Amino acid sequence: MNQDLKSRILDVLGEIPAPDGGADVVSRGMVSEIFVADGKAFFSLSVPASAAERFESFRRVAEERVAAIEGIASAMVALTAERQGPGLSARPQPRPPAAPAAPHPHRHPRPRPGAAAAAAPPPPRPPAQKPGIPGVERIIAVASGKGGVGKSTTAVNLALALQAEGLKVGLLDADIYGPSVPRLLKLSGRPETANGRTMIPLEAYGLKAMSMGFLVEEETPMIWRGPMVMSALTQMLREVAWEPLDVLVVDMPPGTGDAQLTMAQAVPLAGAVIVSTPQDLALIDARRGLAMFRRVDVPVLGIVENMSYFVAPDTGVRYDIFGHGGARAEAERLGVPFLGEVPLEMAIRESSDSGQPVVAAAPDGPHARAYRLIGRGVLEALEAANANEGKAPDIVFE
Ligand SMILES: Nc1ncnc2c1ncn2[C@@H]1O[C@H](COP(=O)(O)OP(=O)(O)OP(=O)(O)O)[C@@H](O)[C@H]1O
Repeated sequence: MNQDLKSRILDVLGEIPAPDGGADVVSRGMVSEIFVADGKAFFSLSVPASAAERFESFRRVAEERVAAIEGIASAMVALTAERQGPGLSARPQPRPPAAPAAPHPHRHPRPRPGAAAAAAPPPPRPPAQKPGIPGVERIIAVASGKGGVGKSTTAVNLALALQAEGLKVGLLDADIYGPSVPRLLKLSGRPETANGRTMIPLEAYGLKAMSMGFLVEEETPMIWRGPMVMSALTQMLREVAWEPLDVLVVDMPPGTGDAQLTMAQAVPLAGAVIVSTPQDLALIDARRGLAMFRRVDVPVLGIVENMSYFVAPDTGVRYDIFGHGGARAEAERLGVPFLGEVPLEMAIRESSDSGQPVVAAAPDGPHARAYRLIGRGVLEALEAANANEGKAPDIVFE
């Protein structure tokens, strides 16, 4: 039965024209082993690194076409860049053009002010002292170099994991173009205002939450540009009754462009968590994210590997179909903590997409445990960053 489904999947994949004009992906041996469990299909495509962008739309089409096969309810396809020569960490990597050189990342996890490479354009400096938010102890960003890696899912579950440590936690959805927090926490409606100006955040699972999705209609085209994005973000940071919070988790917009850089500068961040999937392609983007935060002198608290491995629900056998371990190696190479790994798991997708994040829905399960470990790693990294700076007060555990 499964075998039959697999060959039908291969038939369908073989019919989709390859976007690089080459032969179909099946005959080129680009399709990984295919797993079908509970009507869900999982596999990865190993694509040439140079054609990665073009294969992204192919990936989406493949997911749609496979999900349309009778007997398949949904499909999850990941792209893997073809490895050439030695492993990822040993291979010289393309640098993002605007990133400052980090000559000894192991010895200098954070470039000190003024240590940016001479070759890089002058980094846009944050204002000398970014004003904090009264009553908010620490703000941390959850970011990713590219979209779709599970940044928002991680942000929500990390916020809940920190809450499980006894902290008062808020969640700010700064992804103004594609806010996910309303969906992830199943929240809707407009925030009330307290005194004609201060908005009262909505609340779910004990988290205070704010999102552009609460302020605009879903159909409103998100044509927010430059100053409008910034004023929306400033409003959501400063004109919201967040107080009192130990940690405000900010779900950043994906990517490492100017908009993200401006945001990273505008928010008084205590640190940033980078989410990546294990594939080489995603890691290249994650590295850009890391460089971005270093440019604005925000400590990188660590890297989370999402969709790290896959456990077949019928047999419980674990498969590293997406190249598990890439983010750990990358974190080591870059001299930042590796915060933990989260498997590719339908339960995580389904609970996220139904507004019941897995840390709240199944607090004693293995996935909640994974997020709680990540949460503890984040707190440790915050403490370490704090000790480095030697100024801000400690977070107190209850
Ligand atoms: N570990 C996981 N296992 C299975 N599905 C996951 C996992 N993490 C995230 N997903 C699913 O992947 C999809 C993308 O996740 P999410 O919205 O969190 O990503 P994102 O990086 O924030 O994306 P975007 O940049 O588009 O907002 C969602 O459907 C989510 O439920």
